[in-house]
Amino acid sequence: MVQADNDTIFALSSGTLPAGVAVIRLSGPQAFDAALALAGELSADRKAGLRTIRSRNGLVIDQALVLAFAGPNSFTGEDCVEMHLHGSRAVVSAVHQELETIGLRLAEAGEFSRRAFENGKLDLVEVEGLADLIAAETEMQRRLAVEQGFGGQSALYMSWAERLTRARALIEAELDFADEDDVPGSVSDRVWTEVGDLYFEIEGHIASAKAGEIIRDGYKVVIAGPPNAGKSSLLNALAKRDVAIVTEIAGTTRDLLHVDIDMEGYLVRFFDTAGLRESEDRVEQEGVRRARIAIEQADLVLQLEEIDSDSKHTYDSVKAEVLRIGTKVDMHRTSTGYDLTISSETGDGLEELRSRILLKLKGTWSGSLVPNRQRHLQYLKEASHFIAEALNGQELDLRAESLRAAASSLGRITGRVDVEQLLDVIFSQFCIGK
Ligand SMILES: Nc1nc2c(ncn2[C@@H]2O[C@H](COP(=O)(O)OP(=O)(O)OP(=O)(O)O)[C@@H](O)[C@H]2O)c(=O)[nH]1
Ligand SMILES: [K+]
Ligand SMILES: [Mg+2]
Repeated sequence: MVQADNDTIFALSSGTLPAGVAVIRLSGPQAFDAALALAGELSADRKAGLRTIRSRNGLVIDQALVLAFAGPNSFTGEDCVEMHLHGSRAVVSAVHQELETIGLRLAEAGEFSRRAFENGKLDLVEVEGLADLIAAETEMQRRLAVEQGFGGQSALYMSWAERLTRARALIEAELDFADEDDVPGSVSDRVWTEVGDLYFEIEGHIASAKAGEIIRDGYKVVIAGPPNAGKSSLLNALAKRDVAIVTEIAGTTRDLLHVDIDMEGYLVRFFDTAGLRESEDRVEQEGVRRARIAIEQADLVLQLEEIDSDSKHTYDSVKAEVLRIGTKVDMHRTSTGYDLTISSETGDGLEELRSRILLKLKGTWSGSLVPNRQRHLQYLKEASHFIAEALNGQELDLRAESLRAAASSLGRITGRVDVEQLLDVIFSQFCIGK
């Protein structure tokens, strides 16, 4: 950061203007002085007071609720002030101008959270969780963000790092005091059993990463099939608006289109694709190429086909689950060979399709803690790798070193755990060597 960290910063912390209320937040050593200059006086710590906000020349800018939070008991850990003003552009811009004149500066993106992290108020996992909470659009995204943002996930990683460090301390004690009677050999066996248990816990956690991805980034449902199967019509029917162009001309869709739909709190992202066929048309070829990539990356493929059509299509290399759907059931008599038949024209079968998708979704996340970022996953895999190395190792000191590396990989997820510090705590509880 180019800016000095002890600057006092301010920012509009509430949403788009105009609005009923606009909240301007101040943080840093000059926060109270600046608020005093504008509001005349401050109420007691954390108590709201109605104040007239004035410019340097005494002109009234607005009336506001003003709250002061003395550090370290504030969001950033520094002295903070919130001014709840009327949410007009002119009011906010006048207050910004006053604050700049006093010597405060506009905060950079994420700077309040960064200060909270640097002052030990939030760890990295909590900062990310908070960002997800603010961005959450579906109920499940909100719940996942709460798990992550309010310390639950951090506590889990912290407890794992602690268990590893404790195991390492015991191993090292065995190394240091090999000749003494204080550390019996069976301690070592017990330690490795415990490390083995932890290994399976972490592996299980890693395996649940897909659930986190589905909640956070959405469940990817790709509508695929030959031209004119009715793919775009289905997308429009699900979205309840005309997102995609529909014509009777085969090869209408070329670009990959998507629509996000909130289904009972789950984000579902439906993709419409170009009809799969061999084509001389370069644009269509590109569309088909993109369709194939989308199919490969799908969580669920809806394989559409007009009932009784002779273009029976099979897809190679589909890793996702596939629902075979016969379309335009309004034009055909009932048929066999499909998981489901639908009509986007009459709406027949669409409710059934929705509930089939929901059924798959509801099993994905049990509400437990899951790694939901690539960053978490990377360090978790690293930790798991080092633990396996420790479990399979020969030399005791090398195995202890692998445990240290594993704990420090876990520590990097929260950015907080200092493994050596943990070791001090643990050793101080030992009576070996006294
Ligand atoms: N009767 C009837 N016609 C339908 C239905 N669904 C789609 N159609 C018609 O079928 C034709 C093709 O529909 P689209 O939705 O464009 O098909 P598509 O699979 O997206 O076609 P491409 O984008 O060309 O691959 C259009 O004329 C639609 O009106 C349906 O359920 N019933
Ligand atoms: K079409
Ligand atoms: Mg189409």
